[in-house]
Order: sequence, then C-alpha cells, then structure tokens
Amino acid sequence: MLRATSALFSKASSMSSSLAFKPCKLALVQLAVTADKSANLANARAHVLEAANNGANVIVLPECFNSPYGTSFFREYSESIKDGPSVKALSEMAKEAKAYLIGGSIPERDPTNDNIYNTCTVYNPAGEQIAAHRKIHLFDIDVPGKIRFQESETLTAGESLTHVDTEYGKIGVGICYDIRFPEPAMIAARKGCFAMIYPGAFNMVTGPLHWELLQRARAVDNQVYVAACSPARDVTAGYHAWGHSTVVAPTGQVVATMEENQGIVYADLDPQALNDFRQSVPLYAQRRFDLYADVANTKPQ
Ligand SMILES: NC(=O)CCC(=O)C(=O)O
Repeated sequence: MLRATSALFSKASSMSSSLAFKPCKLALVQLAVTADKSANLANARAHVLEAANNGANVIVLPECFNSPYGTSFFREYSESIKDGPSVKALSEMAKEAKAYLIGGSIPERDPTNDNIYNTCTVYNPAGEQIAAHRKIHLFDIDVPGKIRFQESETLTAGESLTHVDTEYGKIGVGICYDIRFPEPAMIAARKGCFAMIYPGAFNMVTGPLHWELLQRARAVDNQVYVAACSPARDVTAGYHAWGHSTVVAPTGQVVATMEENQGIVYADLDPQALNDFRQSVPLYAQRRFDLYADVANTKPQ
C-alpha cells in the first residue's frame, strides 16, 4: 500500500526550519525469524539484496532478526558486535547491496562486563559499521491476563542516543519500546535528523493499539519521517509479533505499510515534502521552551 503525501502542504512561508537532505528510497524488510541463526542471516541477506535490486538506498531489518524474541533466548544467541557472525554477515550484506543497512537488532554480549544488550548496528555501503544503538528503554510491561514481558530479566539498557550520518542526511535510531518515549525523537529532529527509524517487534496486544499511533505521533510532533520494521508474525513462536512494518511521512500520514507476513515495504523519502510541511506548519519557530524547558526536572505527582 502506498499513499502520496498530501499536496495540501505544498505552500511555502518564511518562518520555518528546513532540512537539507537528499531523496532516498527506504526499504523495511519484514523478516520471518526462526530459531536457526544461520538461516536467519541467510534469509536477511536474500531480502537485503532484493531490496537493493529494487533501488533501496537505506534498508532496515527488524528487532531481534537473528534470534527468537524472548528473555530465555537472549544470552544463548548473544554475540560480540565487534567480530561476531551476525555483524560480519551484516557488513557483507551492506557491501554487497551497496546500501546503508540499519541492521535490525541482535542480542549483543559485551565481553568487557558480560552484559547483554538489545543492539542495532548500522553499516554504510562500504560495509563499515558506523553506529551501534543499545536499546535505551527496556520492554518491561505487565498487562494482566494479556502480556507480561520483562527484558530487564536478562538485558541491560543502553546509555546513549544514536544519530547516524549518511550521504542522504542524518538518521536517528531507536529500538521498539524506545518509540514510546517522545524525547529521543525530539532531540534527533532538533539535531537535524530527517528520519527516526525503529527496528521493533510489537505484539498482538499493544500492536493494534499503539504501533501505528506511536509512529504517527513521533512523526507529526517532530515533522520527520518515522519508520518501524517488525519481524513477520509466527504463530508457532512464543512471542507473536504484530508485523505491519510502516513508514510515516512528516505530515503524520502513513505512506507505506503491510500486513503480518514476510515481505518488503518501500517508501521514497523526499526533502521537498518535509520542508514544505515545516513551512506550512512552522512548529520550530513557534515552540515555547521559555514555558516548558524544565520538563525533565518536573516530577510526576
Ligand atoms: N520489543 C519491544 O520493545 C516491544 C514493545 C511493545 O510491544 C510495546 O507495546 O511497547
């Protein structure tokens, strides 16, 4: 499904923030993930090359694409992001595809402290690892009778925000539950990122409620592109991913999405559309940080 960004926002005015970035084609690979790590890597490679053959310049894989998603699997599947088999495969894929690769996430074991992180590594078209984002908000929820998941049983949270320079412009990266927190997306946008990209794996309870809503919220709040890339749903697995990998425009409109099966969704990211909307609705010139700069020091009551 592809919908064009509305022409409603094509008028320019002078009070705005405009971003210089180059158009690019984004591909989200909604991968079918199994318990076989090598098979997952081979499947990822085939889909990354397919996306590149179809003209994608920036290709995204899902959260936990090389391992089943579950706290009992993270340590068993974990590996180093310096020289483990998954990062080697990702680097080769990016090089072969001649595209930027936002490599979903993998369970990372840090050999210096034995901690396990949920980590997204990013590669340039030469296959060089140019960033690593460790999920900063761990997915710990308990919806009685519906879903309880506690990443913190085995994972450690990351400690930094991630903004990646590419030849198309700067991209902010988060992982799944990170999207629930507006602040990292806002900071990324203010630092000049034109897109926030989230490998993610929502579930059958919160997916229908919030997956698209959160992407649209982060996009419209910050007037940036937002994309979230899920694994395909596997009803035989312990965790049933929602699927529905989606791209949202800076207007808040869904420009590309899909259902729950394995596949690739594409979207053209266009600086003109972003800048036109920022000129029509000039939030960046209108913000009142004099009234709400202190939000981080305001304790919830
Ligand atoms: N893998 C995750 O972080 C899942 C997040 C999720 O489902 C949510 O509701 O938030």
